[in-house]
Amino acid sequence: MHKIVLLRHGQSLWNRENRFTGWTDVDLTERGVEEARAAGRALKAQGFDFDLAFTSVLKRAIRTLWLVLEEMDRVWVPIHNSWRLNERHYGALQGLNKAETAAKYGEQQVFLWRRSYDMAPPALEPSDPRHPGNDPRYRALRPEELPVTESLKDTVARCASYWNEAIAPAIQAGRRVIITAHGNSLRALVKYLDRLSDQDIVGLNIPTGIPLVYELDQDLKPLRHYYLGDPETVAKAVQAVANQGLAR
Ligand SMILES: O=C(O)[C@@H](CO)OP(=O)(O)O
Repeated sequence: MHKIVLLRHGQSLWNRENRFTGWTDVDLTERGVEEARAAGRALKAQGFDFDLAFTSVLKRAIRTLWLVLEEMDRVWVPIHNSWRLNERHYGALQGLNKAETAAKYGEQQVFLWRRSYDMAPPALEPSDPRHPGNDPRYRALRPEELPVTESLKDTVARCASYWNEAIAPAIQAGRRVIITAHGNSLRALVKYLDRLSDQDIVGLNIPTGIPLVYELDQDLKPLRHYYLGDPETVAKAVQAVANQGLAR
């Protein structure tokens, strides 16, 4: 049996401001830093240990991983960074406040943009300064790999290919793995691992900073999963994520 840990980054500045974030590289808030440290302490207290870590190229997930490893006295654990674990690209919505967007376009439209499986938000214009082609960290990507918007389906495709090429072989070689990533890149992985239907993934929300443990069989088929946290606190945090798209 293999055990892996999925962890969404701690609260970011734009989580606090309730803005669509996507590939925008915002940092953690003080609360986010504390969430990450608490996750590290909880993992250590529960006897978890890691040989290898995977994360995105966005600092909220990277810093969360650093803080976890620091709390576990494991800063030497090798880290693989990949853009394929980045948050879903939120296109032209990036930067907009979710509640204001719901007030303007309707809660249903925002719900579809946030949670429908195959609908992508409006794309960034090629001339937009936020285009990933302007960002040095994506220099090695082929132009057709650079998203200007993504549906969750698009995110699943890149996360699943990274899982198959990089993460799954490491787990099968016996490495104990932690993945720190983002709300929607983790939803994408969960959909892929649990073979959730396009309908079932719509209702799934992942809270910040609470380790999600997956137990996998020899073929990496999930046996069970659970959050490392008090169930009531987890349920409230999940509901709070769902509610971010309400007009208020
Ligand atoms: O804004 C985003 O990039 C994501 C994660 O914070 O938000 P949502 O939960 O709305 O998909």
